[in-house]
Amino acid sequence: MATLPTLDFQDYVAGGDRRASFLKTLGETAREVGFFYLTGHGVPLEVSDGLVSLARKFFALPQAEKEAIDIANSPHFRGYTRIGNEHTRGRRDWRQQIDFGVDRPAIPQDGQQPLWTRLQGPNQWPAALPELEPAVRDWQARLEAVSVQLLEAFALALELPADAFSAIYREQPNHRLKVIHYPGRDIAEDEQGVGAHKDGGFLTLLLQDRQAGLQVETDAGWVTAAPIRGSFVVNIGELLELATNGYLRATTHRVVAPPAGVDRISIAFFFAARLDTEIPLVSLPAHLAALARGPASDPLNPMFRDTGLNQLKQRLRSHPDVAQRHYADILHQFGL
Ligand SMILES: O=C(O)CCC(=O)C(=O)O
Ligand SMILES: [Fe+2]
Repeated sequence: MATLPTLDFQDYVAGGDRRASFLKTLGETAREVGFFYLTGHGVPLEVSDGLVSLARKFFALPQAEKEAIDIANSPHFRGYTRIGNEHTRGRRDWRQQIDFGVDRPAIPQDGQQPLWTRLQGPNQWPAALPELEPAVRDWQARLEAVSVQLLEAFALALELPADAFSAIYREQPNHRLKVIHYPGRDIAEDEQGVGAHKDGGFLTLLLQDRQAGLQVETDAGWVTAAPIRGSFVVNIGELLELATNGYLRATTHRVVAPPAGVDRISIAFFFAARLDTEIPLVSLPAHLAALARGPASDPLNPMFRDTGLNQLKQRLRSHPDVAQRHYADILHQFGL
């Protein structure tokens, strides 16, 4: 396979035969590859171009302005991570990024609350780029809506009711957004933009600027998911894989650093589960259940059924500085 399949969401919206054929391809693609391009998602090009251009402005700010919203300030893992300060499987990733989440008040802690409650809290917004906050909020709302519709489509593709997964997002959907900059290889010490990994949530919707770098592991080897203007790259996370007993596939992917003198922006929206639930197991119809491969979570990073604890563990592993500063009391519980 030289490239990933493309699905046009307008086929789903149209209903009838077009919807039926969309759902058939969606089911097959998600089972075989776990990755595809989505067009026709309804997010206008001006909106995505606007966000990419704000991202470029942010990363071009003086380092001190960026570090004013350092992620280490935030027990909720929100804010700026400088180049080389995030880790995948213990190795440095050569990228800088800002992490945003759902903006909710922090939950006061007296040691009685479940651990995941420490993840809830406000975002950090850069004072030097006030336009970023409304643009990010708008993006979060749009991508949340697309994600919910896509999950309904996944449920239908699995011959389940459209709301089969809704317990994990209804009323309080949860997501993370990473605005990412990969410097060229003249700055990066390594070709690891981000190391090989699977995403932990339900679905990831990725916007790329014009520079390639994302690679997807398939049966035929690593395939480059070059940017296609107007599309998102969608992939399945480990939660959806587990929820479907491995029928849907969470596929390993990585990013190679751009060549010297070139950089790359990507904006990854991770649609996750509510923090206060457990990973559900849906009952597939027998003919689909027969094709499910069983749970396939990463043996180096096993999942908890409790979705909040799972997300906390992933964040602690990725951000050792936040972990040391705000979670030193509980790191031993995660083997860290
Ligand atoms: O930047 C990209 O293209 C993908 C990033 C990614 O896979 C991730 O952050 O999980
Ligand atoms: Fe990823």
